[in-house]
Amino acid sequence: MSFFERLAGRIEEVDSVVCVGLDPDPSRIPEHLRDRDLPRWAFNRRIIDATHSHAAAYKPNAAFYEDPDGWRALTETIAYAHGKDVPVILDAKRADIGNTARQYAKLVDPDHSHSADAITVNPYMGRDSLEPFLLQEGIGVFVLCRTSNPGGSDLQDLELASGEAVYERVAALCDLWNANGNVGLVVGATAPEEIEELREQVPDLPFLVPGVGSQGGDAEAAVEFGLSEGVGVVNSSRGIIFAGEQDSERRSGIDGESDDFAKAAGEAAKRLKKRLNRYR
Ligand SMILES: O=c1ccn([C@@H]2O[C@H](COP(=O)(O)O)[C@@H](O)[C@H]2O)c(=O)[nH]1
Repeated sequence: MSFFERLAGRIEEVDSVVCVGLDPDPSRIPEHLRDRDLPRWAFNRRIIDATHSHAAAYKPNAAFYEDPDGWRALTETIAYAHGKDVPVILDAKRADIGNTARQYAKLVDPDHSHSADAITVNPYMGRDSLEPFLLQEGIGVFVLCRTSNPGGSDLQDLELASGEAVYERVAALCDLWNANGNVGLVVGATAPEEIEELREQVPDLPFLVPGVGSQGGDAEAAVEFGLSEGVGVVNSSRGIIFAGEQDSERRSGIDGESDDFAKAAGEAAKRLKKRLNRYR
């Protein structure tokens, strides 16, 4: 089964397009978990327990795990998410010359429970740098197209001699690179006009849309244009996993010994699911 077929099944099962971002900033992990063997894993496990029934996917960002304990926390997290039947997108933004990209591509293996099912990649080095990912039929490959950060326009909006913007060229190439039906685009919710335009340009590619929640992106556009035949996901990371920080009555869950922070995350995931479902 392809990654996007699996994702479609999960979306239907939980009636949700919410992707929960697992970015466990160590400085924001509740005090009572900080002396655990692997605090990031202890944190993520509680977040997954509280959010999985609203999660179409989880998206750990590799930046929060790139140290020896971090990789252990990440692999435990991925296996646990799989135990709840939730696909995992590793936000790693990788790509390199073919010889190196072949090693990066081992980060994703749908047959291995500790390994992610999909990955984000960077198109800057061109087709050969993505080939080892594209050749794996069973995985999802989300290519950075129009990112959500303020500087996303610096290069991605530049107009080429052909009249296309760089991000439009990326989308056109991704359509060509999608021979195995495993390619999607990363398009930020902070660029709603571009999402709409891209949906028209590449109707068959599912989008991973970050930028709702903490970055203030457009949730309606994210859903209306992010999905292809109902498949695609809208990510929120800090807005869900640190939702308890906003709730003064729940501060005890963060500063004290309770797991109320996870309950707040579960409620935030449910709220986002309901909000996004209004536009599906
Ligand atoms: O264009 C992009 C690509 C990736 N991201 C990543 O998504 C999450 C967003 O986190 P929030 O806390 O919901 O803002 C994070 O891992 C980013 O690195 C993105 O935001 N924009």
